[in-house]
Order: sequence, then C-alpha cells, then structure tokens
Amino acid sequence: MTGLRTFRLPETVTGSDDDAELGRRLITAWQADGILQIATDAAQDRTTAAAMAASRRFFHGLTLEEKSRFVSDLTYSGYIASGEEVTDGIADYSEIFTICKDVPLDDSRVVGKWPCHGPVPWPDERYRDAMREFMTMLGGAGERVLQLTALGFGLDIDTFTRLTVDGWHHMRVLRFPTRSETDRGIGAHTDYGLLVLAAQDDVGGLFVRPPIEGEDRPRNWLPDESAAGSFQDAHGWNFVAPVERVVTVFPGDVLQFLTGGKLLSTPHKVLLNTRERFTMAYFHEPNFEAVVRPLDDPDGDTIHYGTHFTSMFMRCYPDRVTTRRIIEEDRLKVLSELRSCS
Ligand SMILES: O=C(O)CCC(=O)C(=O)O
Ligand SMILES: [Fe+2]
Repeated sequence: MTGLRTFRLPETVTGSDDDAELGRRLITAWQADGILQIATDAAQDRTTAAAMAASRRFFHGLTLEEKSRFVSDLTYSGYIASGEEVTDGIADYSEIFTICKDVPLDDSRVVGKWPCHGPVPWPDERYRDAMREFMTMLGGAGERVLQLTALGFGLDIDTFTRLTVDGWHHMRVLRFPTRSETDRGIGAHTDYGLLVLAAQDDVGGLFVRPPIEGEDRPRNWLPDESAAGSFQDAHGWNFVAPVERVVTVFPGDVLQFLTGGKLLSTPHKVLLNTRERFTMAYFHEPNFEAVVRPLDDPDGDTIHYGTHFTSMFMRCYPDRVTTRRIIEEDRLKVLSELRSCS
C-alpha cells in the first residue's frame, strides 16, 4: 500500500463549505483505507515526545513487581502486564498502562459503585501531567474530526459531539517486546467508541483491515458478534508504516453503529517486530451514560455506551481484580439501573 492520506485540521470548525469538503475527504479516506493521518505541528510533536518519554521511563525504569502495584479494583486504569490481556481468548504480549477518567473517591459515581469508576493509580505526577497534556491535545483533534465528519455527511455540526460531553475518553500506553517465540502483539479486534487516535514510534507493527466490498463486519456491541479474533489470519491486512509528525485516526464501534455501517469500525492487529515498540492509542468516546441511536433508525436498537465499555473490558481482563469486584459486588446492576433511567 502506498502512503496514507494526510490531512491538516483547521483550528476551529465553523461549518463552512471548506469544512464540509474536508469532512467528505475524511470519510472517503476511511472508506478506502480504514485509517487516515492528521498532520501535527511542532508544539504537538513536543507534547507527543514528552508522553513517549514518560512511557519509556515507566516501562523501563521500574521492575515488573513495582509496575504491578499500579492497579485498582475500582477502575481498569493502571498497569497490565505482558500476557495479562486476552483477545479472543488468547494472551496478548503488549505491556500497557491504561488511563481512564480520573474519578475521585468521593465522587457520587464511585460512592454509588458504578463499574469502572475510580481514581487512576498514577505512577507519579510527571507521568500524569505528560499523559494528560497528550490526551487533551488528541481530544481537541478528536472533537474537530467528529465535527468535520458530521458536516461531511451533510449533518448538523454537533451530531456526533453532542455525545462526547464529559466523554469517557481513555488511552492505552503500550510497549511491545521484541519478537521471540511468538510474533503476536495484540490479536485482531476493533475498538469500542467513536474514534481511535494514535501515535507510534518508528518501529512498526500495526496492521489495519480496510473496508472490503461484500465483507460482513461483526457488530462488536452485540453479545454474540465479537470482532475479537475476526479475520486474524485472512488476507486483506495493510501494514501501517510509521510516519513522523502525524497521528493516525480511524473509526470505532460506535461510529459504525451510528452511521449504519457507512463508516466501519476498523479491525486492526499488532505483530511484534525485531525491536521493541512504543505506541499510544487514545480513544475518543461518548459519555459513559450516553444512549446511542442509529442516525437512520432513531427508533431502532440502541447502544448504552457504559454497558458496551464495561462488557468489553470484562472480556479482555477476565481475571483482573477490577472484573472480580464488578462481579462480586454485582456492579452490573448499576448499569441496568442507568439503562432503565435513560
Ligand atoms: O499498537 C498499536 O498501534 C495499536 C494498539 C491497539 O490496537 C490498542 O491499544 O487497542
Ligand atoms: Fe485497538
């Protein structure tokens, strides 16, 4: 595959004809390649480099035992050791620090035992500040991409961003070891929300599956249609070559659902390489309580985003303390109460 299409985002999206035209080009790029690139400026590159440096310091500077202390039974934020995550029942080899919304212990949602809600077990303040700044930067880009995409479809500018007020944005900071007896990094999967924005180092390992005419794609939000493991060994994957001064962007499950499949949640997988690899994947998401309705079928089935997020994380981390506490304290009951109020 030749290079991916690269776009420059406007500072603000106003709804002009140029914005709508750019939105149409983003949609066309996703429909052809499943992924596109956004150019970054020098200040953004410094923010990315600082977050990458913090990631290296954490993964390299601490022992496994030290890193393993940064977990929480309230939230999936924190450290995930290599081999702990499963995709389609098979262990992944990435080492991860997950950053979900940092919800203080005295917040009513934590007190009320909402699943996945709690403080991030940060390694230190320097790490926290570097990651927050990077997430804020990608969050700003994510909002503009959603506005442009809405305009590109001929919809109101806030069609997608009305879902992201206090969005459940989160990030996975990843390190992949050097290839050894296995080359499995992360098995084929889709991500869960609206957009995935990512910055990778120069090593390479990510593959995406662009839309393929006539291929049925799983609806990952349905309990019996998992995207995990789908197409893992099939033809049709493209290597995402590392490129400097860009972030990559592709749609997640909620955007596939909202658009009735006009945009597909891009399947992707990671193979290990001959050098260790660092990358950061940021997920731009609806509010935890958002009830998402398909644009073309407002009376059809809905996705309750917090329920989708919780079931996906329980599936990836069946043995984690967080999952056990959700089950032991019957925290899923809170989700069914939230659904019935919505
Ligand atoms: O390693 C990558 O580039 C992507 C990682 C990924 O798919 C994820 O964290 O969900
Ligand atoms: Fe992913």
